[in-house]
Amino acid sequence: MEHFYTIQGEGFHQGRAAYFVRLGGCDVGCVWCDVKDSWSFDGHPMMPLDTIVSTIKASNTPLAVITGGEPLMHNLDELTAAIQKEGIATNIETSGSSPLSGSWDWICLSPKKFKAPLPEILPVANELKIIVYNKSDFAWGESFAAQVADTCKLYLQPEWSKADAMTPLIVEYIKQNPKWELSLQIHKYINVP
Ligand SMILES: C[S@@+](CC[C@H](N)C(=O)[O-])C[C@H]1O[C@@H](n2cnc3c(N)ncnc32)[C@H](O)[C@@H]1O
Ligand SMILES: Nc1nc2[nH]cc(C(=O)O)c2c(=O)[nH]1
Ligand code: SF4
Ligand SMILES: [Mg+2]
Repeated sequence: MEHFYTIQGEGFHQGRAAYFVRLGGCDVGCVWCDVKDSWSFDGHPMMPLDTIVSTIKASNTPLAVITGGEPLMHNLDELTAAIQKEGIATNIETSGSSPLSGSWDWICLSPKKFKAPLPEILPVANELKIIVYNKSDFAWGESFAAQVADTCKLYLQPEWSKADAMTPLIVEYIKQNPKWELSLQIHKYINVP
C-alpha cells in the first residue's frame, strides 16, 4: 500500500529509525483501526520484491517493519529472507490472526477481539501490545499475557481516539501491575508518518 522511512513510534523499538512497508489487505475489521484504507487487497501500488528491498537498503536503515493491513495475509518468506540477506533486521506488526510466515528478528503481536490470534504465534511473540479502548481491555490483555513467553515484553497502548480517557487508567494500572509498560503512538504526537 505504501512505504516510508520514519521512526518506529510504538512499543519496544520506539524511537528507532525504521523503514515501514505497509501491505494491503486485512480481514480483521477493528472498529477503531487507524488505517482503514489498507483493508482492501486491490487498488494499492504493486512493487517488485527486488525494488522494495533495494529501496529499503538505499535508505540506510538498520530495521524494516512489515505492517499493514494484516501482513500475515501474505506469505512473507521471500520478502523477509531478502531483507535479512542485506543485513537489515525484520520486525512485524501483526494481529496474529493469519498463519505465521517469514523470518523475523522481532514479532510484535497486537491481538484483536474482532479476529483472535492463532495459538501458534503466542509463544514466539517478542512483544505483546494491547490496545486499550475501554476498561475491560486490561483483563482481556492479561488473558494473552498468560499465554506468551516469559521473555515477551508487555505493552499497553491507548486507542488513539480514547487516549485522553484511557492513558490515566493505563498509568494507574501499570503502577499496580509493573510487568506492563506504556506505549504511546509518538509519531502521531510529532506528526511524522
Ligand atoms: C494498523 S495495525 C497493522 C498491523 C496489524 N494489522 C495489527 O493490527 O497488528 C499497526 C498497529 O497499530 C495499532 N493500532 C491500529 N489502530 C489504532 C488506534 N486507533 N489506536 C492505537 N493503536 C492502533 C494496531 O493494534 C497495531 O499494533
Ligand atoms: N511511525 C510509525 N510507527 C508505527 N509503528 C507501528 C505502525 C503501524 O502502523 O504498523 C506505525 C506507523 O504507522 N508509523
Ligand atoms: S488488524 Fe490491524 S490493520 Fe486490520 S483492522 Fe485491526 S488494526 Fe487495522
Ligand atoms: Mg500506524
